[in-house]
Amino acid sequence: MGGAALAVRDLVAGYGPVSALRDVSIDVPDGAVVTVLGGNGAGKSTLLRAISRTLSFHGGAMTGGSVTLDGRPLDGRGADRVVAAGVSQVPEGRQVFARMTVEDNLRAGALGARGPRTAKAAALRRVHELFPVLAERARQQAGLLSGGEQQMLAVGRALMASPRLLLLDEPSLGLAPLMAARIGDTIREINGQGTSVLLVEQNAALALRLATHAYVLEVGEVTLSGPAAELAASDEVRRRYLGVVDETAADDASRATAAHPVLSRWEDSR
Ligand SMILES: Nc1ncnc2c1ncn2[C@@H]1O[C@H](COP(=O)(O)OP(=O)(O)OP(=O)(O)O)[C@@H](O)[C@H]1O
Repeated sequence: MGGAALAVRDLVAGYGPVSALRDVSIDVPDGAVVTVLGGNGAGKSTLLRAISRTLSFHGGAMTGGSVTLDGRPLDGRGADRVVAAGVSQVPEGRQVFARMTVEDNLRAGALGARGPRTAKAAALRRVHELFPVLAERARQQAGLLSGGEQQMLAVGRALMASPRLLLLDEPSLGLAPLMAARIGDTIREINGQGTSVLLVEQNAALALRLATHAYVLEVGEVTLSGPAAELAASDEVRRRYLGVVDETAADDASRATAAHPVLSRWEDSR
């Protein structure tokens, strides 16, 4: 199973009067892992919803620009046809079907997929190889799984459609560091098997380790982009997204607190 190349050009999207994305252009080359970083409300989920054609489920719409997969337009199709074209999304907050069994959740993921029954059986084998726990817990209700296991199930469910492009919305959200790292390893493995990946993350440290190319989205616009290693070394990204303190700024701040006792009292009270 090969990957696919995604091109987003001058995308404009929003929710009624709320503008969420302005002229956003992003490329995911065939076989690559590309990440989009950004804080709360930057527009990351909106971008993925515009690609997967699920914006209307959230009361939103794409009002400009284009989205193509291997040069063919995805905009104008229904969400089910985007899945059939080879694009699967793992939504934010996992959203597994809590009352259904693990097995049935996985089956649901294969519903929109093209291809023969044997392809679905092969997809299930692949998911069980990646996440053995999903085979062990096949008959259990999905809502009883731990947060990390539910994230595995959400990724596994998306893989059941044998996507050529996987869209991941903050897969590390709410997970302990060790579990987040495991999910990261799996993303690398999935990509190693040929699937292109667009990863939206607030956890910049994890995302920049996995991706070759990265974009920073701020209030609906791309403000920085480049090779992931370059962004990881950029002062702005380090300060804003990697929690690395700028030493000069830290010095200035400590001098300011020493000179203004009110500031240090305020700091202490926080
Ligand atoms: N269903 C919705 N209806 C109205 N406005 C929305 C809706 N979903 C998102 N928005 C708004 O669109 C903008 C972008 O939100 P989006 O969820 O895409 O950001 P995000 O980067 O994914 O943030 P987060 O990490 O918090 O999910 C924000 O101003 C948000 O309030």
